[in-house]
Amino acid sequence: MRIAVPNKGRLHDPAMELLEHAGLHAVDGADRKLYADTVDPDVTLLFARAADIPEYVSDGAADVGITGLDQVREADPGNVSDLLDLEFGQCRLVLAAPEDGDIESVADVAGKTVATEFPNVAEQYFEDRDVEVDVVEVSGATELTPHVEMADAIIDITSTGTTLKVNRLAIVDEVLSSSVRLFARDDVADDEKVQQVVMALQSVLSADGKRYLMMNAPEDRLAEVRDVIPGLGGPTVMNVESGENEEDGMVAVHAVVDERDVFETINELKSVGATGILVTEIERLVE
Ligand SMILES: Nc1ncnc2c1ncn2[C@@H]1O[C@H](COP(=O)(O)OP(=O)(O)OP(=O)(O)O)[C@@H](O)[C@H]1O
Ligand SMILES: O=P(O)(O)OC[C@H]1O[C@H](OP(=O)(O)OP(=O)(O)O)[C@H](O)[C@@H]1O
Ligand SMILES: [Mg+2]
Repeated sequence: MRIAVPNKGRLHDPAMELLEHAGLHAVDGADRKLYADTVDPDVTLLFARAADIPEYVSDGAADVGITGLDQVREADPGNVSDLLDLEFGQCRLVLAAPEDGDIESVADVAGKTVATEFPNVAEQYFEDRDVEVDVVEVSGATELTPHVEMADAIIDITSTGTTLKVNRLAIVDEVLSSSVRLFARDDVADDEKVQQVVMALQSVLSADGKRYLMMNAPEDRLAEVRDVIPGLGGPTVMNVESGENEEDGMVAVHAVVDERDVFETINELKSVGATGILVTEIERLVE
């Protein structure tokens, strides 16, 4: 199975990191190459531009792809579907116009020119709202076009809003809320290998923001320990077969907790007699 991954840009590193955490390390130096093998002999990576990935998956050059929803919508290949929100690359496609101009709503754009790197998404957006607009495709620096009288408004990506602000543009409307997705060609979406990859990536996302707690706790205070731990189906309690713990009436307790609860949980655990509390990161959590 082949996974298409952004070859550069802001999506490359987080995509590779996610694949690595899911156990799909690239094995032969991913730099400047078109393909890379992974530690799984059945899975190879294909590196391509973020914008080309939907097409590669649609055409069969790859089976699944990792890229922004904005790119999938723009390419709109018809034979691919979303499998998983990978929870990075969050951004919005917005309609924006000069701050000091007279465009304040979508209707105000009627009869005007809109520049964008996403002409298909833009056409669809205006068609849905019955607004007649001249959409012009540009290949970058979209935010400059209203200043050089190439366009009256733009549809472009924003996340922090800095680029819009620097160019004195104001958001008129949100066109699409995007994040990076794992998507597949429909004819392979149910294949076992594809499903295994989905599960592996899902397990990394599930582990995000979670910590694993291990401790010794007095057996006669287990009820209190359980009350303190908010975790995922409750803690795992293990009797220590031999050694000091048994003599002390202590048991080993393991639990998954939210990172943001760790501080408070540790304090409470200490107050109910837990000792030797160990907090570790979790790489994957398969539920
Ligand atoms: N400022 C941003 N914040 C969050 N995500 C973004 C931002 N800009 C782009 N993205 C997401 O990343 C995707 C790829 O953008 P990126 O800038 O990495 O590539 P690109 O500029 O299209 O690449 P190339 O250099 O190959 O033309 C976008 O389609 C979008 O989903
Ligand atoms: O709201 P902001 O945080 O300012 O981000 C928005 C900017 O980020 C992207 O550009 P990028 O940095 O990828 O440069 P590019 O034009 O070279 O793709 C996008 O095209 C916007 O210009
Ligand atoms: Mg960019």
